[in-house]
Amino acid sequence: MRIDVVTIFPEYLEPLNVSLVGKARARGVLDVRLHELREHTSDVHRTVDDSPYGGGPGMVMKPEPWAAALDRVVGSAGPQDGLVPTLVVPTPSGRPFTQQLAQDLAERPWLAFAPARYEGIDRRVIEAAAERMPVVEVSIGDYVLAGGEVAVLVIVEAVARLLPGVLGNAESHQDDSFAPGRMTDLLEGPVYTKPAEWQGRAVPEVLLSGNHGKIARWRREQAFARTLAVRPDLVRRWERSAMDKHDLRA
Ligand SMILES: Nc1cc(-c2cccs2)n[nH]1
Repeated sequence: MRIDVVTIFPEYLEPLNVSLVGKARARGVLDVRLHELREHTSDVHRTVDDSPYGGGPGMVMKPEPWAAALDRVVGSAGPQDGLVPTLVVPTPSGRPFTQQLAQDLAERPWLAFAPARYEGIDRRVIEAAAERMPVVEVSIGDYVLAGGEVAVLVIVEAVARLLPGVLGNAESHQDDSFAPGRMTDLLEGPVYTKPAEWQGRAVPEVLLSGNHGKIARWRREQAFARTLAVRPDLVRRWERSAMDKHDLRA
């Protein structure tokens, strides 16, 4: 997968050089390219934003630099990249970023990210881009960041770990919470490792029993209890899908 990021804060994306994504880049599984938006300005002050038409607080990102930057990205398509990237635009007003959306993005050969400062990018940039490539506006949660770079880190990590060869077998994502197709879309329950007793707290006996049937049942019960406590909405969704699956609706 190729990933391009256009940003005025390339240093914000340094984390893409370390750990899981860093290793995937070193192994050639991911090809990540950063583009400094200000290199696509044409004034001496390298201006990227201006005050909003219609008034209001803050600044809006000007269309010309973005259009030039995206032209450069699309124009640099290599034979293995696919014709155009999918443009991912982090924004509080986007569609919720979910494991399903991460899965969907992980199946695409080329993603380009357009993190903006909070007040956003001139709408005409998104409209023009949508005439030549798929555009997905994505929210990583109902809260407001100062800029989209942090959202890019979240999305890239969630997508990269789904790519073949990125996670070792030991860290499979098959049993993730929210992994589509997972037997139950429930949250993970508690996990334990050595020592068997720590500060007077013992590991649940069942996990030391070696009885895999009992362990699996205990883990399902724990996942269900945790989901009921923390995310009852997911339990209702799980019940609905179970009813549908077994055609149990009255
Ligand atoms: N979910 C979410 C995205 C954002 C921003 C994206 C770009 C600027 S602020 N805030 N919250």
